[in-house]
Amino acid sequence: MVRMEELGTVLRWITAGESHGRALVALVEGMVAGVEVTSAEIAEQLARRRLGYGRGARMKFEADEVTVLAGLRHGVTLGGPIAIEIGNSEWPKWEQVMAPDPVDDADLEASARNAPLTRPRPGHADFAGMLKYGFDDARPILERASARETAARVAAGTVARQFLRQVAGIEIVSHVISIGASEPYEGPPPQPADLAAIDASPVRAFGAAAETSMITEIEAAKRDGDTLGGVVEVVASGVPIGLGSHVSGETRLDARLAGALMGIQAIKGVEVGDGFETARRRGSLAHDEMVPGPDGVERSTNRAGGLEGGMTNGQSVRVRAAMKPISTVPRALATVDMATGETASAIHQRSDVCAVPAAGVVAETMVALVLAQALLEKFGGDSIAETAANLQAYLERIAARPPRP
Ligand SMILES: Cc1cc2nc3c(=O)[nH]c(=O)nc-3n(C[C@H](O)[C@H](O)[C@H](O)COP(=O)(O)O)c2cc1C
Ligand SMILES: C=C(O[C@@H]1CC(C(=O)O)=C[C@@H](OP(=O)(O)O)[C@H]1O)C(=O)O
Repeated sequence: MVRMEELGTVLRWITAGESHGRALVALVEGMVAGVEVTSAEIAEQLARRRLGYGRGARMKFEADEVTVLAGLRHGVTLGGPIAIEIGNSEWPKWEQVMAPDPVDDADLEASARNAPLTRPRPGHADFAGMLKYGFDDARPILERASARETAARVAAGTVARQFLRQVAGIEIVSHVISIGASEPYEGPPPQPADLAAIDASPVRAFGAAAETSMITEIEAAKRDGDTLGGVVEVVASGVPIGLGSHVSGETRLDARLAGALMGIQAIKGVEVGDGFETARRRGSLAHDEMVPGPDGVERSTNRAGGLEGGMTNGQSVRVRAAMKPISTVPRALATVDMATGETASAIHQRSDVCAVPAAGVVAETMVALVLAQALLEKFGGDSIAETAANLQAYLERIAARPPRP
């Protein structure tokens, strides 16, 4: 059991970096030794995050350049902090505008990129950030608010994914349920083996009907100079019973997953299992009844999304996240120019029409990090072999219950 003050401290991660800075950096502290992970695997996950019909031009001309700075040796974690750098191939164009050290005013004035951004976008961090942090220009705010930061999270999450797979056989997949007003996907959740097919879909849909409807929505929004949000679902299979705890609000794993998902830029709603739909049902049709089976308790439904009492219950963990439409709307929204106080059109140079498929990959990442944190809190260890042995002993203990009739 982890004490309240230790919650979230056993495995920690942090990112640094600006959207057009030299590099993003991810730091992961508390990962056990002996987890196999390579730069190529990190790059593979980063490439998945760049996919998706509806993303802007930037996804094509900009490249993520992965360098593991610390914490790995010969493809294996050492037990110390892991530092991963994601260099930005566009840095030479931004070297003056985003220079950490003072630069010549003349150099800056010559750069169109440095023109102050004074027309905050409704829905973005610009307005509140400028006032709160004391800037007349939105640049210092949007550079950090930008979801480019999620590349660093995905890098950190790759370590967590590899750990979960190697220690417990946990696999995490996501798919897009709907984009804008598209016909939502209805059907069984994907299995780990479906991930390749989902990634091959331009909208990361699981099923052709859902895909067609989503693409139609994106094309219409693009034509109208508009943007879209949508809903993604993450499914983690192979999760042992008992991660998280009912003992307090902070230890409940559903709360921690929701917090992590809401921490993704533009995520405005989270559902656990059937979520809001469950609220419309009667109790007799809302829960997952239990029957005795050869391997213990069995259930024929997973409406709860694998979480009861803030603990994993042995079913797949299933969560959904709702993303709002991109706020840099090409058909620019009304705003106030912070330099003059006059009515203006919000900043718009370019932007994604829809980034829901990418948000799904980021949501997988956040689920991986939270599950890895909860698993390490419960089973501890300095090496993956030790964590695996602790997990195995626990699984053997609980396997005897209930007694088989
Ligand atoms: C993968 C991804 C890509 C995004 N791309 C854009 C974009 O191109 N333009 C934009 O205005 N917002 C984009 N966003 C959303 C903004 O980062 C987000 O709306 C902003 O930081 C304000 O935070 P909030 O929406 O959580 O309030 C993206 C978000 C994600 C997760
Ligand atoms: C660069 C990424 O996403 C960016 C996230 C983002 C935002 O406001 O969140 C705005 C866009 O950047 P820009 O306004 O410079 O075109 C996206 O391209 C990325 O995901 O790697």
